[in-house]
Amino acid sequence: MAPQPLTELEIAECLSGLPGWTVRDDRLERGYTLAGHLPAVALLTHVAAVQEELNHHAELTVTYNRLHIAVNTHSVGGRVTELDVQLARRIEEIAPAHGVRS
Ligand SMILES: C[C@H](O)[C@H](O)[C@H]1CNC2=NC(N)=NC(=O)C2=N1
Repeated sequence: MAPQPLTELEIAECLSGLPGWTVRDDRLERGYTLAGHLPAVALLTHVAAVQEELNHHAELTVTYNRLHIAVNTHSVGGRVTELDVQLARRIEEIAPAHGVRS
């Protein structure tokens, strides 16, 4: 079944379990600071692998030691859905092993 856009209330509930993540302009977002550029790229590569597994893809931007992630669901016209939340939760699981600083 096609994912449905989450309501404001559903988004607020999801965000309460995802510290550091926000929703801005219909995008679920978070930035991570790492120990340097290569650790930031390593986290990006790990996120990319998770995205392939889930078949759901965020915009990933590396700026020196920062990785910024922004995601929504293209197939529903760029709204936040459960698929975005699922991806964010998976990223939260893998990020600590990369030594994220914030
Ligand atoms: C054909 C393929 O399944 C789709 O294009 C997938 C790929 N990754 C995706 N990623 C995101 N963020 N939204 C989508 O709707 C989406 N759709």
